[in-house]
Amino acid sequence: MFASNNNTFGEEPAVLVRKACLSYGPNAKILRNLSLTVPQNQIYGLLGPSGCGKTTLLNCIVGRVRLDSGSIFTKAKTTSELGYMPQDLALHRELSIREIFRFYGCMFSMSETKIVQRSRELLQFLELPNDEKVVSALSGGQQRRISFAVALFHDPKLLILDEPTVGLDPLLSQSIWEKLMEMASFGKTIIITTHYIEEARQANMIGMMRKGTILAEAPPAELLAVHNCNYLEDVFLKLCHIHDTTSNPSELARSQTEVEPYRLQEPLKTKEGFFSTSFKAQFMKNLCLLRRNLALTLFIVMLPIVQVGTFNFACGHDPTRLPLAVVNDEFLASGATSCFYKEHDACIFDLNYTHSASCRYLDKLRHRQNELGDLFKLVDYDTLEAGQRAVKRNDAWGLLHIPANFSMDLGARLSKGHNVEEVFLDGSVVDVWLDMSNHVIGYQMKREVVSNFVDAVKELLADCGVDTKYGSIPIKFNEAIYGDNNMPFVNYSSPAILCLCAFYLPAIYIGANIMAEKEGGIIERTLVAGVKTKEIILAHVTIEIGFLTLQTVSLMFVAYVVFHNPFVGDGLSIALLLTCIGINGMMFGLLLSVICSSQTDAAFFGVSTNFLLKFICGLLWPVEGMHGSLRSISMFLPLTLPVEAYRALSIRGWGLTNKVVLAGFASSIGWTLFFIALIIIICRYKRDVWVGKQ
Ligand SMILES: Nc1ncnc2c1ncn2[C@@H]1O[C@H](COP(=O)(O)OP(=O)(O)OP(=O)(O)O)[C@@H](O)[C@H]1O
Repeated sequence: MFASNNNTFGEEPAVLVRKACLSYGPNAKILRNLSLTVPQNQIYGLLGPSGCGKTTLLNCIVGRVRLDSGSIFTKAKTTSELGYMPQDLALHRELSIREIFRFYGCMFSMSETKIVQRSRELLQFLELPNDEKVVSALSGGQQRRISFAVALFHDPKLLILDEPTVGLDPLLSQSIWEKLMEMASFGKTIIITTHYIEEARQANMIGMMRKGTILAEAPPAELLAVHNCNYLEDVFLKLCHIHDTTSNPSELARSQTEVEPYRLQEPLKTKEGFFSTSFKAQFMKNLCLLRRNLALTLFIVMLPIVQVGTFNFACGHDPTRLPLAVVNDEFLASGATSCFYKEHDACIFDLNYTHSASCRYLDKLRHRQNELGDLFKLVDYDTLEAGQRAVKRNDAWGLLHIPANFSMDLGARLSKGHNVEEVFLDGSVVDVWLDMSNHVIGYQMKREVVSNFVDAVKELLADCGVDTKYGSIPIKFNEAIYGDNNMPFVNYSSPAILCLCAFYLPAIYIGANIMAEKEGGIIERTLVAGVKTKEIILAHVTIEIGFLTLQTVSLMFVAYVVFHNPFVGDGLSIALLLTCIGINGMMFGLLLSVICSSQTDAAFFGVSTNFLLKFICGLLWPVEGMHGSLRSISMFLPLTLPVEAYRALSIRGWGLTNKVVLAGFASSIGWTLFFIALIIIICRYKRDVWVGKQ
């Protein structure tokens, strides 16, 4: 079961800590001049109340936290000589026992046969169920035993167990202690923390810890004898009392032999080479998780399609079926029963021409359509007051009032030119009242009311045999150089949405995955097992590159094949730009996972930057419409120039050598390098980069 390690470390102690000091800020001294000695092949019980610094001390011993001063020495020289069971479960709950064992076995470069053999031994030794079972389907006690098994899996010489019995029933705790004693008899050295003081009687050596210092360190029997107590709890209380009353607490450590500080511990050696088995283990584990979380995987694949699809369905099209109130005094005054006209029936210049002009104009508005249907729903009112009331009640978005002699006066206006009398000028004016509370609807109304009027006048002139140019506003819009003269807003905003999706989807994927592992203590555990940070990151990035490719293809497919967004450029350049934006997003997600200590923090950060980028990167509104100072800031944000480059590539058809396009690529690559530099600096200098908040 366990390889016998008798005297593997020689006669020296297995772990020595001397004058260890550590604080998390000026008022948070956690370890105060702490010294301890762990003999070989023994169980060392580290006892102390909650918050006294036990976990912090263990983190220092396993090399995850650096001391401010003092020294630590362990006989374990490589990560494979050390087994660590953290206080929290720190396992992927979605994986099966077999997958977890394979993951850790592979990390420790164990062969397939060895992994199978070791799994079988540990399942039996720890009385664990069938290894097909998923961790989340196990009881709390079984989950703790899996965590214990993981610490033992590579048969290390030194085992560090942080509260393995917490929350377990007494029978289970006892069975774990029995296993520990059996292992010590095989030559393992075990450090175990607990705040159940009495259970530690079974340890060979006890260190009683309080407020970051060791009060006493000796075998349990000796502690009981020296302090003349029957229970270790009484010894601890006695020591606490002396600790509170004495001026020099270090004098308390009576049985602790003062020795000269050892040389500083060298970091534990990890496996050499970049693409080691740890990378493979991480990669395979990530694939396993994707398979296990099939719903989430499908969600990730479908998200770009759903987002761009819903955007194209929902946004940017001209609003339709807008109620428009009409008071047509010309029609009402004529006493006619319906407003009708016959094309080419008469000329508006004729004196007997009656209400045809207003009917023709209103008919144009009534039948004005876009791809979603009629733009307006005309509602007739008898009086101006009734029509205005309808607008005030929001029963209509606007009111058109056509005066009683409109056709005749318009005919006079058109035929007499600059000689026309004032009365005809006034009588041919259509009064309009709009509800401008909605910018988009209000401006659409304005535009349509005017353009349809011009079209109606042109028809009326044609009936009189007059050149329709006479009725046009003397401005001619030629075919647009880029885009389309009637391009809907959706075509302006679609590139922005594509870039936003390309940036945030990888950020969410990578950020959420790493944060989940960080918060669950899994990254800490794997780092202790010797995996390098870059291997963890690279394994996630490799999977995300696959998603990124899928995402780029699906974004472009939905936007251009399904919704026919304008596209005159070269697809490869656009795909390249989206990939650059995606990689930038990935690095942003990674940065969030490095600077945030909980998923909630990361979510807040991610959502708020999303809003910020939407507002000031020219995604919803052109940068040209921003306040001057904001405009210059906007240019330096991660999405402004790439979105402009995207528009230039897709709508203007410019190539990769164009300076707007180059600026977009340069901005994206520059931000990516900046994020990478920040990640490297933070990883190097921040103490608890991979410690998550629970
Ligand atoms: N990253 C950190 N930043 C600031 N303070 C911290 C950090 N980690 C731990 N501490 C503080 O250090 C003190 C010791 O924590 P530690 O987890 O080592 O105690 P412990 O003895 O293991 O407690 P328990 O038995 O409850 O696990 C606590 O007051 C804790 O709040």
